[in-house]
Amino acid sequence: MNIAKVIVDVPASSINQTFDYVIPERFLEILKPGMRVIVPFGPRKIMGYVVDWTNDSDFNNLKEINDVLDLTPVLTPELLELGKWLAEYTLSLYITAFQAMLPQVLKANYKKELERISNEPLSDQLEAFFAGRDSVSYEELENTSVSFSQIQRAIQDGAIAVRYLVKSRVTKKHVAFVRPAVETQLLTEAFEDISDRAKKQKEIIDYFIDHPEEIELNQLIKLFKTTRSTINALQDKGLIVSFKKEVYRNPYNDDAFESTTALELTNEQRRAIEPIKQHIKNDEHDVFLLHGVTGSGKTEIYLQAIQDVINKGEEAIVLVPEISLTPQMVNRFKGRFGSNVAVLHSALSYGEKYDEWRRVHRKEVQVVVGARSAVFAPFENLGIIIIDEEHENSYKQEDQPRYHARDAAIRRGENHRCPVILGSATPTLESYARAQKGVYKLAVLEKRTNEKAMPEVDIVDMREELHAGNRSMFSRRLKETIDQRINRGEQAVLLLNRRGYSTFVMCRDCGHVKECPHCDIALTFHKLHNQLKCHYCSYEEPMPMYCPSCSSDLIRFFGTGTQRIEEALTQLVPEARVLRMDVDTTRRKGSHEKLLNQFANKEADILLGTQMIAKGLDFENVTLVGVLTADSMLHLPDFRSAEKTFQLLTQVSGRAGRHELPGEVIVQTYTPEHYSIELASQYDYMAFYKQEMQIRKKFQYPPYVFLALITVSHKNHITAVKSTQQIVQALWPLLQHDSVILGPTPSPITRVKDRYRYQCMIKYRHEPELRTLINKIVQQFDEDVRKNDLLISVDMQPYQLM
Ligand SMILES: Nc1ncnc2c1ncn2[C@@H]1O[C@H](COP(=O)(O)OP(=O)(O)OP(=O)(O)O)[C@@H](O)[C@H]1O
Ligand SMILES: [Zn+2]
Ligand SMILES: [Zn+2]
Repeated sequence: MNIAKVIVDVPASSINQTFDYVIPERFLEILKPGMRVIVPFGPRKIMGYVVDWTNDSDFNNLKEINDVLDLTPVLTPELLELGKWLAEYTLSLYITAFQAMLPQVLKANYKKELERISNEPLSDQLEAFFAGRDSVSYEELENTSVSFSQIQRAIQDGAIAVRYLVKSRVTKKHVAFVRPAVETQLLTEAFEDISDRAKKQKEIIDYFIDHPEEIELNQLIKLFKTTRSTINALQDKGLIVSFKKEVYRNPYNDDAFESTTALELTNEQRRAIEPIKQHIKNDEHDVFLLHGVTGSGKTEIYLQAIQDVINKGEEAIVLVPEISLTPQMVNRFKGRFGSNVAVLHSALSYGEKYDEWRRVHRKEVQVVVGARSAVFAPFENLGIIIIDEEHENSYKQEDQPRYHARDAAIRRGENHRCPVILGSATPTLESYARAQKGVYKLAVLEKRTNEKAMPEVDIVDMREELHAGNRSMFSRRLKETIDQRINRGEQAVLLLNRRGYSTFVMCRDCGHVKECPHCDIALTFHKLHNQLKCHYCSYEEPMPMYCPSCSSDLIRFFGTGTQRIEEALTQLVPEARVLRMDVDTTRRKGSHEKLLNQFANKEADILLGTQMIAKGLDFENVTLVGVLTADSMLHLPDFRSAEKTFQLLTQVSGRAGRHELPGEVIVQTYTPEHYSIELASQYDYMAFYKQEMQIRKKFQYPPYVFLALITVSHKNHITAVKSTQQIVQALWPLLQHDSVILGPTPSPITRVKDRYRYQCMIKYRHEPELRTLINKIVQQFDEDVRKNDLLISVDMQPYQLM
């Protein structure tokens, strides 16, 4: 057992396998699978993960492991297996999957240098680049005209080499402590010996006679209003010692949370939680879909189920969408479980995140609350996994590995034989369909816990506003209601629904939107050729001058930014104090919290924001929710646009009237008759589900079929089209007769950073070999990928169809 199988940190498909290394004598005792090591790879030293052991290797002349980075494995055996599955399931590299499961600081950082290794003259450009130096940092390449292929040629010619310097970014925070160096008896004697003039020294010794335990140096200095030199003097006398100790950065002050106890459950809640408690008790796996209207007490169910898990000595993972990981949410878990909770949040610093992760790794907590990647928390006795707001798109990672947290959670739930709870007021059609088929177990909460009705939703037809001569973004009804609420000292939340890109064209007079006759998807406006295109099937037509439905010439592009709305709003209601919350105002760490606190403290009358305000917020004084443009998401070129609109409108309506004051919702739209807007205003999930399922069936979209999306990009337009074409042609004959490939079509955002993007979409019911087939075909382009800067990305569960 002295050979380790290692996955090395080289993100290339040709390297996507284990490599054998000899374990030197000195590491034999300590090395275990799941640890990170430094190994020689070609001319350089890189990081890798030990995944297995073996006695013999098929290869000769194995190299030795240089160094071991961890003392305990950072990946448990279960996570190693999960990583392997994740890579194969998402068609990613093993190394990429492992890296995705760990905090950023554990990913070794390499400094890349270009080194000149021969005296032969280089090309003029390269000579200028090296400018007499032997080695140059890789980053300098960015600001020059030296091309990547030039560098590659020089490397092939043996003139230069790339050198990697491994730097570990692990940072631990150390704090100085002091404690007595001798026994209390001796301290007492020393106390007598110290001259009375050294008053502070005497005080400190006196303190240590009563408190022989360690104390933080800074605290001691503060306590006695003294200085470092007093401490040093005592240290010189051999009476006390100072030492450094590692401490965790706890971004949350655990004492600051008001502690709560379990509430008496309502009948509905009790019925919903009972089977979950049974599964916890019996170590049984199942997926539960908890469908509960906003304010129905889903979170209380999570808390009480977790309590059972804790009592059993097991652990819990709670996933919440990034943007709803607000202080309000954290409070509810910390309030119930105190310092037994770690929070993994992307707004924490790398160091803070690493510390929270280590509290999990060392089993110092039993509960993790976090965003998507918290699903990989290194617990070994999981008793429950909860995904709150399961319909949220942020559970899908949009770069490699392109996984959905739901799939990883269910896989772990099977491994640990524990229940997985998917909670939402507006479940995805996929999940709800599975619950109807009995694949998931359904639990329903139909009432709000306070028995209050859902707020009334008022739909305002913006076409009528236009016809009445009001060209602004605010209907008369909305303006009046805002005025009224502000006068009463109440608050309003305004949602500017602006997701993705406003690429569709709409008639402002009649609300008409051009759709593809074959796909039931809004056509995308391509400015370059002034064409409307369907990015699912390639159908196209010229951009019309007049509305085909009412002949108005007010047919145009749709969309406005939050900043412009803010200006308009301040003009319209000058006395209102407005807080704007969007990506621009929340980029800085803590700014999200700050804005919410200001609003909670009533320092503003109106909170204006993008969809990030729709989630989980709970303010007593909010009695009005306004949706400025319900349509902007409805016509995205995405078959889920109606579903997303329904979800968002339902969520945002749930923000009003959660407490004593009754709430009201005003939705502005150009298409009031659209079923997703109408049914959201009636809070009728079932009717929406039925209608949307019919459309999915008719046009063959999930959950009736599965999708895979292949996107190809290249600087050269023709190369991008041709490569996509080749992929389609290679794949077609290999698919089942009821599968289809749509495309090649330009991606809705056809050019990004000077690269042309084309895509094809596979719709299928049953293709057990699809991953293998796609892998094989993509591999045929390996050379173009490596040398010719072609990019091919495969998404086996596409959500962002842009
Ligand atoms: N059994 C109960 N008795 C009394 N109050 C309760 C009970 N369960 C929950 N609540 C309270 O009801 C309110 C709404 O509950 P909660 O936030 O858990 O609902 P939710 O379904 O998670 O809502 P949302 O989906 O809108 O986030 C909270 O203030 C909560 O403290
Ligand atoms: Zn029209
Ligand atoms: Zn089409």
